[in-house]
Amino acid sequence: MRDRHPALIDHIRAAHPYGPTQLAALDRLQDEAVGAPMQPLDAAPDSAAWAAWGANYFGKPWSQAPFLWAESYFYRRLLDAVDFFTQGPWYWIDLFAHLKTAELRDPTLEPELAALEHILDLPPQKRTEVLLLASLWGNRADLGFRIGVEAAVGNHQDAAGLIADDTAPVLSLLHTGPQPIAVIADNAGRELLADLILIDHLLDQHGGTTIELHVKPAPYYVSDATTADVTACLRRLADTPGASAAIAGHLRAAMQDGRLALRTHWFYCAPFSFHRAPADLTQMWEPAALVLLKGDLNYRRLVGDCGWAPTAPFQEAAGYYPAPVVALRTLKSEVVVGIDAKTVQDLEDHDPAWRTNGSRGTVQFLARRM
Ligand SMILES: O=P(O)(O)OC[C@@]1(O)O[C@H](CO)[C@@H](O)[C@@H]1O
Repeated sequence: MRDRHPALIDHIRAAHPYGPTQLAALDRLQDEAVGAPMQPLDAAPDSAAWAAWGANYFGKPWSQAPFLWAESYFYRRLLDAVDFFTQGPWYWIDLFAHLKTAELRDPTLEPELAALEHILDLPPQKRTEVLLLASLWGNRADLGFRIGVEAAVGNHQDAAGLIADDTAPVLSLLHTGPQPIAVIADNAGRELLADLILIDHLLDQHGGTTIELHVKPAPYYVSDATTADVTACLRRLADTPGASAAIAGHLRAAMQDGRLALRTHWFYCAPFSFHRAPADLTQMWEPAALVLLKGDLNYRRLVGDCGWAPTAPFQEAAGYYPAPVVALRTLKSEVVVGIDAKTVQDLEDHDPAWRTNGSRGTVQFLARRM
């Protein structure tokens, strides 16, 4: 937070032609980010909620609030500073849109999308595995994580990088037949493209499958996916002729006939773990035969952003979750569970930053509670 948040404010200032009001608000937030006491939200529809959530933290340094709480509040304050929710010229202008767009315009994407033809040649079960892992490693493409830090992302996109691997039970569940699935998205851009390609395959594999894709209700953690980002990704897929464009067409058709539906909920931008999810959100998760939970932040929310021993069982940390769940995550923050003791020791010996450098991944699965 000390390094990343000031760097992000500088970046946002430079990227947009804001006027004196927004610049002054960004300056105030910058002062807070480097040590001034945390201030409450200005008048906004959700300021009463934040006033209650933050009663113990306002007036104190940001470092005294829990990390998840403080990060979430920082992104809410950024939206406030740039008048995102204020009627006027900056209303609902995504301050991170240029970063997400740049990722979709990256010329290296074109050959990757063109190579999709080869994936379609794989037998269906192998294709599920390849696309599931592509969706996992897509989580490395995280813009918030890169801003302000040098992520030592090594070349671990292989079996050695996967330090907990429940792929087998997930694949057998996915191959049982048509079922309702939920995907709780993380980042836009490359990661969301990989998620959409997986979604297309799952819909195609068993007619009758339905998928709900959950996105953030507003810009968050720089690159988190919103509805606008799903639209942008569908356009990007459609721009590359062949398999990629065909996938875009299938997904649009699935949205039109209701097999694929977008969902969102205010709680996805709230500063809490999923233990506190409100009933109308848990009711969206419960019918799913499998929830694919993407990314580092959703993982922190699933297990609780706290000091678990890395060897603590995944079941102990996530057993409360109301549906079968697979967490597909690359490690960018300290919280992790379900890693065997020998692997932890090896990682500590050979790569002490393994929990935060984004180079390791986990596929962790929990079946439905009995
Ligand atoms: O949820 P994502 O996009 O995978 O990662 C988000 C995230 O890793 O960015 C920061 C980097 O440490 C963390 O605070 C946060 O968990």
